[in-house]
Amino acid sequence: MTQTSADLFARAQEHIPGGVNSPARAFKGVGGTPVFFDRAAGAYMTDIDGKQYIDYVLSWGPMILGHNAKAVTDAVHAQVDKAMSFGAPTLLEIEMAEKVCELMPSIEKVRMVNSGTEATMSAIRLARGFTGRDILVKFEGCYHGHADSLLIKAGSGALTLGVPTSPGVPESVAKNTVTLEYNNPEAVRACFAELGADIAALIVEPVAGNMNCVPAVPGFLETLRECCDASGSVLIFDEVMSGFRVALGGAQANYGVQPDLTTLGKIVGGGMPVGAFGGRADIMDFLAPQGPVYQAGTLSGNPVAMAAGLAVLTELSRPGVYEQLTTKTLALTHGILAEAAALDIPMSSNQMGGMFGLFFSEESDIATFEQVSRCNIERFNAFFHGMLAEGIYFAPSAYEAGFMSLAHTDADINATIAAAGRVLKTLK
Ligand SMILES: Cc1ncc(COP(=O)(O)O)c(C=O)c1O
Ligand SMILES: N[C@H](C=O)CCC(=O)O
Repeated sequence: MTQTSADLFARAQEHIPGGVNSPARAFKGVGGTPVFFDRAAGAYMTDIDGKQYIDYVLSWGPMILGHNAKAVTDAVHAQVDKAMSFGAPTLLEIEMAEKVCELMPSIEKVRMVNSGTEATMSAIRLARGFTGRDILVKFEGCYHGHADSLLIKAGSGALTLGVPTSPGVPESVAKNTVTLEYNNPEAVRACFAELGADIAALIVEPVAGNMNCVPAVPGFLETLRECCDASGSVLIFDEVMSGFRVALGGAQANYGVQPDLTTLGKIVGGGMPVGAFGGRADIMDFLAPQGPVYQAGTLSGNPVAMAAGLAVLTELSRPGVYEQLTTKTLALTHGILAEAAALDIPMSSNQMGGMFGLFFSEESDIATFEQVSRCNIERFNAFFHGMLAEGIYFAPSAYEAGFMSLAHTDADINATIAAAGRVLKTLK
C-alpha cells in the first residue's frame, strides 16, 4: 500500500460509503487500505504511483483475454464512434443472442441486462411467474448478487464482512428462501421431499466462486436436475462467474447437466457492465413483452457493451483457448503448492479452466462451505499482503476465487511462484 492510495482512500470515504463502490474491494477481510489503480494492460495493473502488479483478480473475472485486449478495445472504439446507446433494437443484440445460444445449447432464448445481480433477480422472478410458486432454494456460501431474496447466507463480500444475511431484507422475503449445504445431495433430496410442490426455483453456482473456489462434486448437479424435474421446479445455473471461464460452454458443458435457466455476466460483457439470463424458450417466452412477467432496462443490450462482449466471445471461440487456460492455471497452483510443501505449510487448491482457489488447510479435498470456513484465514491474510508487496494482486479475501487470463505468460506465472516461495517463508 502506498501513501497515495492511503490518501485517496481517506478522500474517497468522505463522499463514498466505505470509500468503495462495491464492498469486496475494501480490503476489510485482509486489513489495510485498498490499492488505487490507474491503468492496466495484459496480465498487469499499474497503481496510481506507477507500481505494476501481476493481476489474478481480472476485474473479478471478466478480463479473460487480459486487460485492454486489442480485439476488444478496437470493437469498443469502433462502436463508440457510431453510437453509444439507442434505447432501440440493434443488430449487435441479435448477434450476441445467437452467439450465446450457440455456445450454451441449453439457452434457446436470452435477455441481456446490465449486471449479474439483475440477471439472477430477473431469472428468479421469471421462475416464480412461470411456476406460480414462491420458494427459492440456494446454497450457503454461494453468492448470486445482492437482490433481497439472495442475500441470505451469501458468499463473497457479504461473507467477508460477516453479514452473509443482510439487514434490510424483510422477513416476509427471507422466509421464502431456503438455504442448504453445497455439495450435499441428501439435504437437497430431503428439502424437495418436504417442499417440492412449493419450490419455484433452485439456484446454484455449478462451480462456486464466492466461497473461494469449490466445484460441484460428481453427482451433485445431477441430483439437482432430478429433484427439479420431479417437482416441476426451475433449475437455474448461476454462471455469472463460471460462464465462458471454466469452459467455452460454461460449467454445464463440463458437467453435462443442462439447467432450465442460466444466468451470465462478467465475461459476456468483456469488461463492460453486462449480465444476461436465458434458457428454455417456453420459460423465456413468459417474459414481457411476449409474456406477463415484467423485466426491463434503459441501457440493456447497450451496443458498446455488446461489441465488447462479442469480441471476447469470438476470441474465446478459437481452438485451444481453454486448454491454455487450464495449463497456465495448473502451473500456477501446482507451483505455489510445491513451494508450500517444501516449507511444510499445509495448503491445497481447486481449479477448473481459468478459475482457481488456494486454501491454507490440512484438507486436500475442499468441497463444502464448512471446510472453507476451517481454513487458516490469518495465514491467508499475511500471504495476501506479502504477495501484494511483491507486486502480485490476488483477491483481498479468503472467500474469493482467483482468475487466470490468456495474457499471463510463463514468466508471469514463474515470477508469481517465486514470490509465493519468498512470502510463504515469512509465514513459518
Ligand atoms: C456467481 C455470481 N452471481 C452473481 C453475481 C452478481 O454479479 P454483479 O456483481 O455483476 O451484480 C456475481 C458477482 O458479483 C457472481 O459471482
Ligand atoms: N465475488 C464478487 C463477484 O464475483 C466480487 C465482486 C463484487 O462484489 O464487487
